[in-house]
Amino acid sequence: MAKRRIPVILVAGFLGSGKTSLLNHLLRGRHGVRIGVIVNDFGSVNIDSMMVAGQVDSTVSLSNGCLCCAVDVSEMDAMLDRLAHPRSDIDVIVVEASGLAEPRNMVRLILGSENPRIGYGGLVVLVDAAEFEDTRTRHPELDLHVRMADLVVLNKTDRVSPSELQPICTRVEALNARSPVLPTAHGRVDPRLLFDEVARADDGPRQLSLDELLAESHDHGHDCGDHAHLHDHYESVTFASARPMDPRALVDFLEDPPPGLYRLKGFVYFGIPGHTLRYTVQTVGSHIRFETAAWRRGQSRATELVLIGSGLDADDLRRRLDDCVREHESGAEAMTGVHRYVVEN
Ligand SMILES: Nc1nc2c(ncn2[C@@H]2O[C@H](COP(=O)(O)OP(=O)(O)OP(=O)(O)O)[C@@H](O)[C@H]2O)c(=O)[nH]1
Repeated sequence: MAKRRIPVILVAGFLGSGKTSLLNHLLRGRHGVRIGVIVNDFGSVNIDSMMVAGQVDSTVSLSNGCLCCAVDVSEMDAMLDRLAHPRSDIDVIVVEASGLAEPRNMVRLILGSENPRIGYGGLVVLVDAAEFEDTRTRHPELDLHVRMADLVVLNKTDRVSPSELQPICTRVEALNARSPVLPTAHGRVDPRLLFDEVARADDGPRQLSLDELLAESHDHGHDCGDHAHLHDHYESVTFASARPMDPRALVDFLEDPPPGLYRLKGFVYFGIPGHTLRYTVQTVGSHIRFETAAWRRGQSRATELVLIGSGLDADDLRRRLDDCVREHESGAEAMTGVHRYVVEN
């Protein structure tokens, strides 16, 4: 009997909506499904791939460009070939799009793949319930992403009240009446929704109009210049320092971010006695979050940050972060500000 094709599920959603959280939830689940992952980082430091849980079966990462602008399907095919090789014994492949990717182009890349072992498994779009209205005002194209989804995950429901959630839910359902809308927190989606229902792609008409997508692909080829992309409006700045950071100065920076900064993520080394763990820091809009974890084997004790926004002044940002590098010995009391934002995971 021919082996079933490995479904390739695309997980998309705007910056910080919870894609990596969902992926990590899937990877930590004890469902016996072996997952291969493709991570598309925006920015030159592989923060996203480092944030993907350690027990991933196989990962391929692309950080030197946006996958949705890949010139042809061969790049995607090469990644899929690696993951779908029979030796890897992968059951499902999840592609985490960058928060600024165009899902439409990525769907096309997957559909265009000539790898006979894989099949398109559907598009999951995450929506940040707390930021939804603001982001769609700034980026009306996000409505289209919701419309295309086979499953909409309405994430971060813990950050809005039930009365706020209801109209958001109604709005999302109005944008996409054909697909389930799943309110959730921290991307904790029942994996069976993805691996079974969404993944069983070839036994009925797709909600996405494949003909339409392919026709467009024929008309425009890979051309990304025919319409604006989200990432045209955003740039990323990276910052790295091997010297420990000053917790107070960094918190001041995070609480008073420079104009245009929307997303910051990475690892921080404070190196203060009793606080030498790895601090993961993430901001989405004005929301700040730290988590602690042990340093991974081989990972250097250093700070590495990616900052994403529009109209960023890279030199000024780096100067401000350089000013957060610790000048003096500090005691544990300096960590108080950080600990206000630490979330146990
Ligand atoms: N309160 C709350 N925080 C969440 C939830 N889901 C994710 N987060 C936090 O939001 C931040 C961004 O989450 P990620 O999973 O990294 O989002 P992402 O979509 O992968 O981000 P990008 O790859 O940068 O676009 C992290 O600090 C998460 O811990 C949620 O449901 N509730």
